[in-house]
Amino acid sequence: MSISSRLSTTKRWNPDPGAAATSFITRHPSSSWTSWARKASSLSLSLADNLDNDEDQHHHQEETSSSSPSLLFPLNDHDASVYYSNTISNHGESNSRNMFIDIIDDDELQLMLNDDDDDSDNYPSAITTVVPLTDMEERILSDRETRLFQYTKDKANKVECCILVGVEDLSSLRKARKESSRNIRNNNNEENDDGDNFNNDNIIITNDSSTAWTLEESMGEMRELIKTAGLSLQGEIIQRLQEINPKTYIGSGKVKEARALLDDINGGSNNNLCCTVVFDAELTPGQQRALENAFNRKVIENDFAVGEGVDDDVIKVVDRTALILDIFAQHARTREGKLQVDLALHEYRRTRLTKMWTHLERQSGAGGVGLRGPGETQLEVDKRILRDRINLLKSKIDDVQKQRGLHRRGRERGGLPTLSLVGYTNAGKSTLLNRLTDAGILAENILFATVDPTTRRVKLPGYRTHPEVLLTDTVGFIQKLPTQLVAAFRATLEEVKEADVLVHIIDVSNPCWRKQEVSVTSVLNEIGAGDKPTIRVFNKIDLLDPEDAEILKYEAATCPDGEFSVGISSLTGEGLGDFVAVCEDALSGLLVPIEILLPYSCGHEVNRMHEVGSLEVVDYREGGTYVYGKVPRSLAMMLEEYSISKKGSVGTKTTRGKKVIAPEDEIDWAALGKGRHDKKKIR
Ligand SMILES: Nc1nc2c(ncn2[C@@H]2O[C@H](COP(=O)(O)OP(=O)(O)OP(=O)(O)O)[C@@H](O)[C@H]2O)c(=O)[nH]1
Ligand SMILES: [Mg+2]
Repeated sequence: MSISSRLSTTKRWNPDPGAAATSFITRHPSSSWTSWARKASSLSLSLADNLDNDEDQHHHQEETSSSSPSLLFPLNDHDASVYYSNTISNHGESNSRNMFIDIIDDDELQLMLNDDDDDSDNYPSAITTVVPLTDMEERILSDRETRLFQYTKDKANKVECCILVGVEDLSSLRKARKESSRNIRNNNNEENDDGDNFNNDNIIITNDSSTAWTLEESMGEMRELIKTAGLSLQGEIIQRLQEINPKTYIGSGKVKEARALLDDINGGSNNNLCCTVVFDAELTPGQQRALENAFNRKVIENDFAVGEGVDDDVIKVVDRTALILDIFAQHARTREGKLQVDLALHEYRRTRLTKMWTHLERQSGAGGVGLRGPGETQLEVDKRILRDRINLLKSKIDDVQKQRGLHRRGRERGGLPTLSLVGYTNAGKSTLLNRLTDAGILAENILFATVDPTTRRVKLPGYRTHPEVLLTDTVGFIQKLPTQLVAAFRATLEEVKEADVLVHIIDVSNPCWRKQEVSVTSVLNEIGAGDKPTIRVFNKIDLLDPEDAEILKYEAATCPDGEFSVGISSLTGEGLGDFVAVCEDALSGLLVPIEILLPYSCGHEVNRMHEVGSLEVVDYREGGTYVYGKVPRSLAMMLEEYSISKKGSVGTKTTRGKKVIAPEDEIDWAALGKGRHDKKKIR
């Protein structure tokens, strides 16, 4: 089948039939990206020629055809998509056709043609026009990409310099303090009502763990983020405001001060200009734009001051979300990780698109009677392309998620319980997994070193009930985690949701650890994993004053019944024995009920059940040994063939960490103990 015959011809209105559609190419962090992009672009151009020739054979001579180069979007290091738009004008009627190209690797480009009949669900619908872009506009777009990804290495090893701006919003701080003291009062009242005041430490904990971060704490974290992103911090500006300025976030005086600081820094250096202003805040697109206009001391109609000779010293504004997305983009290693980061990136861009195209926005209604009216503006086209891209990314992530689901079910069938390491970024999750296994995961003193989840089978010494478990290391959390990331990392966070027990690693050497703990707990609640059995692991106790370390270990050891906590050092190995014991306590809640009749030849299995389970009835009967009690899921699965309770009770899914037995499988344990159990269930 020829390409043109497979190519769909959509009957969309093209507002300007004579105009040749053009393209832009986005930049990508990978150095080989540009060559891929060129290749894809030239391929689509030559394809366009072929299509035109092909098309000529099918259409009348009067028909004019104008084909466009492609519109290219990077998907990740390996994939890209190319939108190709071809406009054919036939006696005033115009059609446009599109195709979609996946770059498989350096040499191979795979064409996916947008075919309405076949694959319309998988591939984006046709785009009709792409407004011709000038060189300058191409640079505007590339610059936007540059802002989201970190390209400093590409730019002749130049280090991107920045200043940091932080604001303390006094009114919300007051509100948070009020809220926190109200909670403390309520807690105290409750404790007094109970007459149980045994845990005075708790009062201190509540007091300390007010969720409001002070400006200095938040700025400290931003400094770490800036360092991790590869930026060089040259100066800082802070402002305490009664109310945030809705237009520029900071006051106009501070905008001038920031610009003066940049001038000062740049005056003394002629090498690396400092042109990035990082805000410790989530800025609205409007604020970002207004700030850029103000910093560049002119109205930048096109969102960016890009023009001849000035693009190098244009001042960019980067908010906290963009900075975190940038770090994620740099650290994602797996296909899944990259897809998820890309999705978050696109979602971030979507809200910023509105202002991006205002200069190009045009309504094409000059077609005479009947044809007048709004055509598709560039903004609309661009929004649609982005929406299509987001849908595509989501569907790719869904595929990965399905695969992940299959793996998980495979693991479930293996019967091993899963422990998921969760915690604030840089708490020591990967270090602990590396310590317990030889996972070889990057564990570094940087934020978000791990973006992709890793699961390892771990044999923990001294385990009685569950000698083997699965341990999963995953992405760390941070306060005010960008919502785009939570949504995009659904597949990864699913691992956390599906775990049997959460191991919450807390870096107690960080002065803000209690606030970090609150932040993690709130993300866990947000993703629906808040009520899972959780082990609090006070990590890095080797960095504490020995006395403080002892107090903390005591606090861990005396935690209320049903709660689990322990103090360790993943680096030195201190406390790992206690860690294993606490895991055992938490996992004993995962024993599954079993009711079996074992042949007398299986004496070894009975001993094993005594060893690792909790057995209520062991009765030597005519047909064999009748055992009734609870054992680890892996053992229950091994003995499933001897089960005399209804099939399927083993490995039943857990809810809130407890085994749930379907109503028809419910067993009256007390009755059975007295020999009055429903006889029908016992073969
Ligand atoms: N002194 C000390 N350092 C530790 C300990 N545990 C981890 N670290 C250090 O803390 C830093 C971060 O450790 P990681 O294991 O990468 O932390 P993580 O929680 O996996 O971090 P992300 O992947 O960024 O979420 C590394 O430099 C570790 O060497 C500990 O018990 N004591
Ligand atoms: Mg890690």
